[in-house]
Formats: sequence, C-alpha cells, structure tokens
Amino acid sequence: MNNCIVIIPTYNEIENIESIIRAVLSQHKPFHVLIIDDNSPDHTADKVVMLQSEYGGRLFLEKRAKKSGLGTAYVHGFKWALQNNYDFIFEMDADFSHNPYDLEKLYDACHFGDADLSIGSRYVTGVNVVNWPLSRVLMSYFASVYVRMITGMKIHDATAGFVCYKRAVLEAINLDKIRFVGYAFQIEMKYRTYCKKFAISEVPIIFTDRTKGQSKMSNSIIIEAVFGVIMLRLKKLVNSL
Ligand SMILES: Nc1nc2c(ncn2[C@@H]2O[C@H](COP(=O)(O)OP(=O)(O)O[C@H]3O[C@H](CO)[C@@H](O)[C@H](O)[C@@H]3O)[C@@H](O)[C@H]2O)c(=O)[nH]1
Repeated sequence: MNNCIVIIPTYNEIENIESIIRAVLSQHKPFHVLIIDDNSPDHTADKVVMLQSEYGGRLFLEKRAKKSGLGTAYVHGFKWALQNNYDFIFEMDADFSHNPYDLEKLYDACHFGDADLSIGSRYVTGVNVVNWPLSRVLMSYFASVYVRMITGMKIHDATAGFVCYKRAVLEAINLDKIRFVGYAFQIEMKYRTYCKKFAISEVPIIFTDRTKGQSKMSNSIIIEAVFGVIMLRLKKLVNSL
C-alpha cells in the first residue's frame, strides 16, 4: 500500500500543520502527503518545506499564489496525484476534525471492500459530531437531507470532506468541469461520482471540531451550496453534467 496520497488543503494552518503531517506519516501504513497551500500569511508552507527534509519523498507541497477556495485546491491536488500515479487519493482537513487514524478504514473500504469512493461519514449511524455548535450540526445534517431529496443520492453525509477515491473515479470525472469552490465542491464530487455509477460507501467516523486555528466557513460558501445543489440536478436533467 505505497500508492496512497493524502491531499490536505491549507490556509492559515500553522498551529496544526506539523502535527497533522506527523500524525499521517508516522502510521505504519506508508501514506504520502500532498499539501496544497494558498500562500497562507501565517507561513504554513514554510513549515512544510522544513519538514520535507525529514520526510524525504513522502511529503509534497504545491503552493498557489492566493486563497482560491477548497474546491480548486483539491482539483489541483487530484490532477497532481493522477500525474504521479497514485491509486488511492484521499481528502482530509488539516485541523484534526478528521482523525488521521481513520484513513486506514477509508482505504480498507476501497481496497478490500467494493467501494470506488469511501466517505468518512458523520451521519450514517446517528450524529457523530463533537464540539460543533448546535446551529452548525443542524445546518450540516439538514444540508445532507436536502442533497438527498434533490439529487436522489442515498448518502447521509454529502458535504463530508474526509474521503478516499480510487484512481478510476478521478480519471472518469472531467476535473476541468468542476465548478464549485467551497463546501459545495464536496457535494459536486459525490454527485458526479454517483452519476458515473461508481460504488459509494459510507464509513462511520467521529468528527471533532478543531481546537486550533479557525474555520473558513462563510455566507458565500453556504449560498453556493444551497443553489449549487439545484444547479447540479438541473444540469443532470439536461444531460450536461
Ligand atoms: N488551500 C486552501 N485550503 C483551504 C481553503 N479554505 C479552507 N481550506 C482548508 O480546508 C480545510 C477545511 O476547511 P475548514 O474551514 O476548516 O472547514 P470546516 O469549516 O471545518 O468545514 C468542515 O465541514 C464542511 C461541511 O460539512 C466540510 O465540507 C469541510 O470539508 C470540513 O470537513 C482546512 O484544512 C483549511 O485550511 C482555501 O481557500 N484554500
């Protein structure tokens, strides 16, 4: 299993970056890590460069000129991962809201199970979210209900940002057509995977809110998600997805 790359987008994650990289790269499974940093003013990328001398060919950094959203950061990372011949491509946040020791569960679902996309899901067995304000839990939970109603996808955590793709999924999706930049990007990727008839499975995880640094959630991200789901459904109906 030396064909796994964990893509971590970062913007101002100086308080988390070293520990998250160490937590992934110290596991007995030989994961590789790709950080996509948007020129964070807190110099997150400098810390990555420092750690590269320690982790040799297992830690990679792509720097972009300015903050351009989580979605385009992942698209950049997906293209990089395909070019560099990785077979299992993971998404994970930098802030420990996703437990890096759950990476292996996502891998198992794709490698030993029949999933093409495995999702670290907060809502597949009740509501497994720790320390989020109730308003954020309700918004996230009902966002998934809303996505299910509009798209017909039978998944419980449509906005999850902790996933593992088999290479074939990312090869089948036209990454240049991905249009959303915020959390709607997470919905769009799952919907495009579903429309291509790949197998999606949800693996229960516990999501714990960050204790260091700040969320980049904003009103424009919420608005994009609300209208984005409807747009995706309409595009599917006219066969232009
Ligand atoms: N490069 C880059 N990284 C970004 C950007 N915006 C956010 N990130 C990075 O993306 C990760 C997630 O961003 P957060 O802002 O911490 O997300 P959250 O509010 O905790 O949102 C969580 O819930 C969402 C809704 O359920 C999820 O969609 C999301 O993935 C995440 O799990 C972090 O590593 C953060 O640094 C950006 O513009 N550029």
